[in-house]
Amino acid sequence: MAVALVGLPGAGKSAVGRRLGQRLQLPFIDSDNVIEQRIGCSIRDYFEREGEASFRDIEQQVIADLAETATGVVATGGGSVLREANRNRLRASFHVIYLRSSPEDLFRRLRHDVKRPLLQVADPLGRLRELHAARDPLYRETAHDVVETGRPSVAMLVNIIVMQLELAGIVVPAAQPDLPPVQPHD
Ligand SMILES: Nc1ncnc2c1ncn2[C@@H]1O[C@H](COP(=O)(O)OP(=O)(O)O)[C@@H](O)[C@H]1O
Ligand SMILES: O=C(O)C1=C[C@@H](OP(=O)(O)O)[C@@H](O)[C@H](O)C1
Ligand SMILES: [Mg+2]
Repeated sequence: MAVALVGLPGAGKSAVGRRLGQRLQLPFIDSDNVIEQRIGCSIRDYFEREGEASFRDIEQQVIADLAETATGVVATGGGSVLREANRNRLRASFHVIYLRSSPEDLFRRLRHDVKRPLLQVADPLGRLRELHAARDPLYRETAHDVVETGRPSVAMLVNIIVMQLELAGIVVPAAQPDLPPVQPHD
C-alpha cells in the first residue's frame, strides 16, 4: 500500500502525511527531507546557490527512486507535479491524494514561514494565487482523490483520508468490537 500526497506549499502534505503514516502504521517519507539529505543543505539555501532548475532535477530523481520502492505514505514537495515524468510516476506507483486549499488558507498558515523559497517575495499571497492557478489542473490530473483542507484540522483530515482509503478498498478497516444485538421495538 502506497499513498502520496500532493498540493501547494502549506496544504499539509508533511503534517497530514506524518500522522497518516502513524495511524496506518506505515513508514512516512517526506521527499523534501530525502532531497535535503542528498544535497546536504536546506532547500532554501540550495535554491539560492544552484537555482530552481537544478533543484527540479534532483527532485525528479528522488521521485523516481521513491516510486521504484513505493511503500507507506509519501509527502511530496509542492512542485513535484510540474514535470510530466513525475506526474506519470506518482500516478502509476501511488494512490495519489490532492490536498486542495485556497490561496487565502495557505497564506494564513505560511505567513510567518521562512523556509519556502518560492514564497520569500514581497507579495506571498499573490504568489500563492499564481501557483494555485498554474498548478491546480496538474494536481487534479495526478491525483486519484481530492480532499479539501480549508476547515478540517490535521487530525480530521487524517480521519477523512482513512475513510476514503477504506471505501476505495485500499486499506482494510480495523476490526470493530462486536456490538450487542439490537433490541426489537415493543
Ligand atoms: N488542516 C490544517 N489545519 C491547521 N494547520 C495546518 C493544516 N494543515 C497544515 N497545517 C499547518 O500549516 C503548516 C504547513 O503545513 P505543512 O504540512 O508543512 O505543509 P506542506 O508540507 O504541504 O507544505 C504547518 O505548520 C502545519 O502544521
Ligand atoms: O512548491 C514548490 O515548488 C516547492 C515546495 C516545497 O515543498 P512544500 O510543498 O512542502 O512547501 C519545496 O519542495 C520547494 O521549496 C519547492
Ligand atoms: Mg512539506
